[in-house]
Amino acid sequence: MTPAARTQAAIELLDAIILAAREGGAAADTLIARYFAQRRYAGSKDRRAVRDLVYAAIRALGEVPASGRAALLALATDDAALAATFDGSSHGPAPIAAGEVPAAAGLHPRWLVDALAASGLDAVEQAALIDRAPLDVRLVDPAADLPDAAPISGLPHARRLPAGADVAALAGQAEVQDAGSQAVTLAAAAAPGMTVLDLCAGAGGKSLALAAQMAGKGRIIAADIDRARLSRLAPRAERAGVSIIETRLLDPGHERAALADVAADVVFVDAPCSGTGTWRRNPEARWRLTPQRLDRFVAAQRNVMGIGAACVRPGGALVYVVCSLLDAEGAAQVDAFLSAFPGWVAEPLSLPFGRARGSGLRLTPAHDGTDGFFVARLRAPC
Ligand SMILES: C[S@@+](CC[C@H](N)C(=O)[O-])C[C@H]1O[C@@H](n2cnc3c(N)ncnc32)[C@H](O)[C@@H]1O
Repeated sequence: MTPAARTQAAIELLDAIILAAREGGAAADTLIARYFAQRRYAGSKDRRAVRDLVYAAIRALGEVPASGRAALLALATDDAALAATFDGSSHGPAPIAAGEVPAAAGLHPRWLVDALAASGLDAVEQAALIDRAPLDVRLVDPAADLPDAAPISGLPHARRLPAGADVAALAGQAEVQDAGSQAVTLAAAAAPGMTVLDLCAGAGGKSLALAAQMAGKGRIIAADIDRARLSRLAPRAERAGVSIIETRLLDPGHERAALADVAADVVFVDAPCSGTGTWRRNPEARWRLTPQRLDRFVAAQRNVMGIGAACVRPGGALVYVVCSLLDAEGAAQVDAFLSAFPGWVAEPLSLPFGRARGSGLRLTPAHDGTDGFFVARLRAPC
């Protein structure tokens, strides 16, 4: 591909990503993979160059741009070589017209800049939310020797790999999992012999980490309403040699009945959330979020906390986790729970990462070098 054709490809991809952000379509990574699946002529260098352009534009623009062209024009404002690719060649974009308006540069959508600031995140913290994320894995065997892997303090199973490392080659040995994600599971203090309910188990990343804490002894009930995600858990568990996890598919609205037999020592609630703490991995997600979507997440979190609380044995614990840094989904959500559930108390947490926020802890990319998380541990009355 010529440099101009790469620019045109980035424009087309950004148009698709903008549309998906507005209409709740597929994630940018998926759209990029689909685009190149239909353009086999593009070599690996072309793909990397186009992808880099697309993500540079997404990171540079806070508000959803009017078009892919306006997004690339914004990058071209400070990049003469990129501006020169608007050359009108057969596979390239039309020349830049006099008075053509580029998209405005910015960190995040204005309402989110304000909401994050109100949640105690200054400009440095907010900028780090869209840095490039490191590649972390959780080892099945913490004594395993992975070449070029750096240990992560406080997390014996965690390693940080060089960018671009071939993780597929590590199947059965290691699972891709951010260090923050590994750290928050420690809040469960799961121990051998316990019964643990992983209520929002998804594909089971946290269930596997909990099983490692339990040294493969006890019982983990991994439940979720999403059949496709939950179905990925069993093969992962088998690859990792874990046999204490049973899955339970829940029917939305009827979760309590399906879990009526559960009186767990710990209920782990990795709740659905806006994902503001994982924007490093999918920065276009900040274009998707709206105040209405945030409200829906807050309501869903309240719902799963109530379902989870009913499954905790007297004196047991509920661990609440979100990969978001907005107080509405974290500290304020826990305050609301403690007001609504008399007798429950928040317990102090000591994790390898994080700082106190409300009744819990918060991990941030700027402070901890991890994805952003809020975690709280709540003790049920006896
Ligand atoms: C943040 S994800 C969980 C990720 C997962 N724990 C992991 O480590 O990969 C949130 C999950 O909550 C699930 N969920 C949403 N509402 C639920 C409900 N009412 N009951 C159970 N799971 C629910 C979603 O399907 C989604 O898989």
